[in-house]
Amino acid sequence: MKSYQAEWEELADIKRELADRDWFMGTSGNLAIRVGSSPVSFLVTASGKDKRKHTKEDFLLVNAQGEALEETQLRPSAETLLHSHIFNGSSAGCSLHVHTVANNVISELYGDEGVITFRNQELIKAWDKWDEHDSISIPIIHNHAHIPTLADSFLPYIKEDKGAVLIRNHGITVWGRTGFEAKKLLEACEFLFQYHLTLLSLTTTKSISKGGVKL
Ligand SMILES: CSCCC(=O)C(=O)COP(=O)(O)O
Ligand SMILES: [Zn+2]
Repeated sequence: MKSYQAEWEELADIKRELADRDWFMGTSGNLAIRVGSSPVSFLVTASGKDKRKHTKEDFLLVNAQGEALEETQLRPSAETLLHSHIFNGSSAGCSLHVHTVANNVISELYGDEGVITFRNQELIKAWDKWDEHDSISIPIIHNHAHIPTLADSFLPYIKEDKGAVLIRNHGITVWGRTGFEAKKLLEACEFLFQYHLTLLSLTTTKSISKGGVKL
Protein backbone atom coordinates (compact mmCIF):
# COMPACT_ATOMS: atom_id res chain seq x y z
CA MET A 1 0.00 0.00 0.00
CA LYS A 2 1.27 3.48 -0.89
CA SER A 3 2.61 5.50 2.04
CA TYR A 4 0.50 8.57 2.75
CA GLN A 5 2.64 10.65 5.11
CA ALA A 6 2.76 13.65 2.73
CA GLU A 7 -1.01 13.63 2.18
CA TRP A 8 -1.59 13.24 5.93
CA GLU A 9 0.56 16.27 6.70
CA GLU A 10 -1.06 18.35 3.98
CA LEU A 11 -4.55 17.56 5.25
CA ALA A 12 -3.48 18.13 8.87
CA ASP A 13 -2.18 21.59 7.90
CA ILE A 14 -5.47 22.45 6.19
CA LYS A 15 -7.42 21.15 9.19
CA ARG A 16 -5.34 23.35 11.53
CA GLU A 17 -6.00 26.42 9.38
CA LEU A 18 -9.75 25.81 9.18
CA ALA A 19 -9.84 25.15 12.94
CA ASP A 20 -8.09 28.50 13.49
CA ARG A 21 -10.96 30.07 11.56
CA ASP A 22 -13.41 28.30 13.90
CA TRP A 23 -15.10 26.48 11.04
CA PHE A 24 -15.64 23.21 12.95
CA MET A 25 -18.38 24.18 15.39
CA GLY A 26 -20.03 21.36 17.34
CA THR A 27 -17.91 18.56 15.74
CA SER A 28 -19.19 19.58 12.28
CA GLY A 29 -17.09 19.37 9.14
CA ASN A 30 -15.08 16.72 7.38
CA LEU A 31 -12.04 16.78 5.12
CA ALA A 32 -10.56 14.40 2.58
CA ILE A 33 -7.42 14.18 0.45
CA ARG A 34 -6.67 11.78 -2.39
CA VAL A 35 -3.91 9.21 -1.88
CA GLY A 36 -4.39 6.97 -4.95
CA SER A 37 -6.18 7.08 -8.29
CA SER A 38 -6.26 3.52 -9.57
CA PRO A 39 -7.62 2.24 -7.41
CA VAL A 40 -9.04 5.34 -5.69
CA SER A 41 -8.05 5.76 -2.05
CA PHE A 42 -8.15 8.77 0.20
CA LEU A 43 -7.67 9.98 3.75
CA VAL A 44 -10.85 11.20 5.43
CA THR A 45 -11.52 12.64 8.88
CA ALA A 46 -12.80 10.25 11.54
CA SER A 47 -16.48 10.73 12.37
CA GLY A 48 -17.85 12.60 15.35
CA LYS A 49 -14.60 14.10 16.57
CA ASP A 50 -13.86 17.65 17.60
CA LYS A 51 -11.91 18.66 14.49
CA ARG A 52 -10.29 21.53 16.39
CA LYS A 53 -8.24 18.93 18.25
CA HIS A 54 -5.23 17.54 16.41
CA THR A 55 -4.31 13.91 17.06
CA LYS A 56 -2.73 10.89 15.39
CA GLU A 57 -6.25 9.50 14.94
CA ASP A 58 -7.65 12.40 12.94
CA PHE A 59 -7.77 10.58 9.59
CA LEU A 60 -8.16 7.09 8.23
CA LEU A 61 -7.43 5.65 4.82
CA VAL A 62 -10.47 4.47 2.84
CA ASN A 63 -11.15 2.97 -0.58
CA ALA A 64 -13.33 4.28 -3.42
CA GLN A 65 -16.46 3.16 -1.52
CA GLY A 66 -15.34 4.90 1.66
CA GLU A 67 -14.45 1.67 3.50
CA ALA A 68 -11.46 1.55 5.84
CA LEU A 69 -8.38 0.05 4.18
CA GLU A 70 -6.54 -0.58 7.43
CA GLU A 71 -7.46 -2.15 10.75
CA THR A 72 -8.91 0.69 12.87
CA GLN A 73 -11.44 1.50 15.55
CA LEU A 74 -12.17 4.78 13.77
CA ARG A 75 -15.31 5.33 11.72
CA PRO A 76 -14.95 7.35 8.52
CA SER A 77 -16.96 10.59 8.38
CA ALA A 78 -20.71 10.02 8.09
CA GLU A 79 -20.48 12.11 4.89
CA THR A 80 -17.64 10.10 3.30
CA LEU A 81 -19.86 9.13 0.38
CA LEU A 82 -19.81 12.73 -0.89
CA HIS A 83 -16.01 12.73 -0.87
CA SER A 84 -16.06 9.30 -2.58
CA HIS A 85 -18.23 10.69 -5.37
CA ILE A 86 -15.80 13.59 -5.84
CA PHE A 87 -12.69 11.38 -6.05
CA ASN A 88 -14.43 8.77 -8.24
CA GLY A 89 -16.06 11.33 -10.53
CA SER A 90 -13.22 13.80 -11.07
CA SER A 91 -9.46 14.22 -10.78
CA ALA A 92 -9.85 16.38 -7.67
CA GLY A 93 -7.14 15.96 -5.07
CA CYS A 94 -8.88 17.42 -2.04
CA SER A 95 -12.43 17.90 -0.78
CA LEU A 96 -13.46 20.07 2.19
CA HIS A 97 -16.79 20.33 4.00
CA VAL A 98 -17.56 22.96 6.67
CA HIS A 99 -20.60 24.43 8.36
CA THR A 100 -20.51 28.19 8.91
CA VAL A 101 -23.29 30.59 9.87
CA ALA A 102 -22.80 32.51 6.61
CA ASN A 103 -22.98 29.43 4.36
CA ASN A 104 -26.08 28.21 6.19
CA VAL A 105 -27.87 31.58 5.98
CA ILE A 106 -27.06 31.95 2.28
CA SER A 107 -28.29 28.38 1.62
CA GLU A 108 -31.60 29.19 3.31
CA LEU A 109 -32.03 32.61 1.64
CA TYR A 110 -31.47 31.15 -1.86
CA GLY A 111 -32.51 27.54 -1.23
CA ASP A 112 -35.81 27.85 -3.12
CA GLU A 113 -33.95 29.15 -6.21
CA GLY A 114 -31.49 26.27 -5.87
CA VAL A 115 -28.51 28.47 -6.74
CA ILE A 116 -26.65 31.62 -5.78
CA THR A 117 -24.73 33.58 -8.41
CA PHE A 118 -21.93 36.08 -7.87
CA ARG A 119 -20.68 38.62 -10.39
CA ASN A 120 -18.76 41.91 -10.23
CA GLN A 121 -16.63 40.47 -7.47
CA GLU A 122 -12.84 40.35 -7.62
CA LEU A 123 -12.76 37.10 -5.69
CA ILE A 124 -14.44 35.07 -8.45
CA LYS A 125 -10.92 35.02 -9.92
CA ALA A 126 -10.36 32.19 -7.42
CA TRP A 127 -12.40 30.12 -9.94
CA ASP A 128 -10.11 31.33 -12.77
CA LYS A 129 -12.83 33.73 -13.95
CA TRP A 130 -10.88 36.69 -15.22
CA ASP A 131 -13.38 38.47 -17.49
CA GLU A 132 -15.28 41.50 -16.20
CA HIS A 133 -18.58 39.89 -17.20
CA ASP A 134 -17.85 36.47 -15.70
CA SER A 135 -19.95 35.00 -12.90
CA ILE A 136 -19.89 31.93 -10.73
CA SER A 137 -22.93 29.96 -9.58
CA ILE A 138 -23.04 27.71 -6.55
CA PRO A 139 -25.85 25.12 -6.55
CA ILE A 140 -27.91 24.58 -3.37
CA ILE A 141 -29.27 21.09 -2.72
CA HIS A 142 -31.75 19.76 -0.19
CA ASN A 143 -30.26 18.41 3.03
CA HIS A 144 -31.41 14.78 2.82
CA ALA A 145 -30.73 13.08 6.16
CA HIS A 146 -30.21 9.79 4.30
CA ILE A 147 -26.61 10.17 3.15
CA PRO A 148 -26.86 7.96 0.01
CA THR A 149 -29.82 10.12 -1.12
CA LEU A 150 -27.85 13.29 -0.31
CA ALA A 151 -24.87 11.90 -2.25
CA ASP A 152 -27.14 11.04 -5.22
CA SER A 153 -28.41 14.62 -5.39
CA PHE A 154 -24.85 15.94 -5.02
CA LEU A 155 -23.42 13.76 -7.82
CA PRO A 156 -24.72 15.73 -10.87
CA TYR A 157 -22.77 18.80 -9.72
CA ILE A 158 -19.39 17.08 -9.91
CA LYS A 159 -18.69 18.37 -13.42
CA GLU A 160 -15.12 19.54 -13.03
CA ASP A 161 -12.02 18.93 -10.94
CA LYS A 162 -13.00 21.92 -8.85
CA GLY A 163 -16.39 23.04 -7.59
CA ALA A 164 -18.64 23.93 -4.69
CA VAL A 165 -22.11 22.81 -3.58
CA LEU A 166 -24.17 24.26 -0.74
CA ILE A 167 -26.32 21.86 1.25
CA ARG A 168 -29.30 23.75 2.60
CA ASN A 169 -29.08 24.60 6.30
CA HIS A 170 -26.16 22.22 6.58
CA GLY A 171 -22.93 23.49 5.03
CA ILE A 172 -20.75 23.57 1.96
CA THR A 173 -18.58 21.02 0.18
CA VAL A 174 -15.77 22.40 -1.96
CA TRP A 175 -13.18 20.49 -3.96
CA GLY A 176 -10.13 21.30 -6.02
CA ARG A 177 -7.23 19.72 -7.89
CA THR A 178 -5.00 20.30 -4.86
CA GLY A 179 -5.41 21.08 -1.19
CA PHE A 180 -4.29 24.62 -1.95
CA GLU A 181 -7.01 25.06 -4.57
CA ALA A 182 -9.77 23.52 -2.44
CA LYS A 183 -8.91 25.80 0.49
CA LYS A 184 -8.68 28.84 -1.77
CA LEU A 185 -12.18 28.15 -3.13
CA LEU A 186 -13.57 27.50 0.34
CA GLU A 187 -12.18 30.80 1.63
CA ALA A 188 -13.43 32.63 -1.47
CA CYS A 189 -16.95 31.19 -0.94
CA GLU A 190 -16.98 32.28 2.68
CA PHE A 191 -15.78 35.78 1.72
CA LEU A 192 -18.53 36.09 -0.91
CA PHE A 193 -21.20 34.83 1.50
CA GLN A 194 -20.16 37.19 4.28
CA TYR A 195 -19.90 40.10 1.86
CA HIS A 196 -23.37 39.37 0.47
CA LEU A 197 -24.99 39.08 3.89
CA THR A 198 -23.30 42.25 5.14
CA LEU A 199 -24.38 44.17 2.05
CA LEU A 200 -27.94 42.85 2.34
CA SER A 201 -28.23 43.88 5.96
CA LEU A 202 -26.72 47.33 5.34
CA THR A 203 -28.92 47.89 2.28
CA THR A 204 -31.98 46.97 4.33
CA THR A 205 -30.87 49.31 7.12
CA LYS A 206 -30.21 52.06 4.58
CA SER A 207 -33.61 51.71 2.93
CA ILE A 208 -35.39 51.61 6.29
CA SER A 209 -33.51 54.77 7.36
CA LYS A 210 -34.44 56.46 4.09
CA GLY A 211 -38.05 55.58 4.81
CA GLY A 212 -37.77 57.61 7.98
CA VAL A 213 -37.78 54.71 10.42
CA LYS A 214 -35.43 55.34 13.31
CA LEU A 215 -33.33 52.23 14.03
C1 LIG B 1 -22.87 17.74 14.54
S1 LIG B 1 -22.42 17.88 12.87
C2 LIG B 1 -23.47 16.68 12.04
C3 LIG B 1 -22.75 15.82 11.04
C4 LIG B 1 -22.13 16.68 9.98
O1 LIG B 1 -22.85 17.33 9.24
C5 LIG B 1 -20.71 16.80 9.83
O2 LIG B 1 -20.24 17.55 9.01
C6 LIG B 1 -19.76 16.00 10.67
O3 LIG B 1 -19.95 14.63 10.54
P1 LIG B 1 -18.70 13.63 10.70
O4 LIG B 1 -19.32 12.26 10.70
O5 LIG B 1 -17.81 13.89 9.53
O6 LIG B 1 -18.03 13.96 11.99
ZN1 LIG C 1 -21.79 18.28 7.58
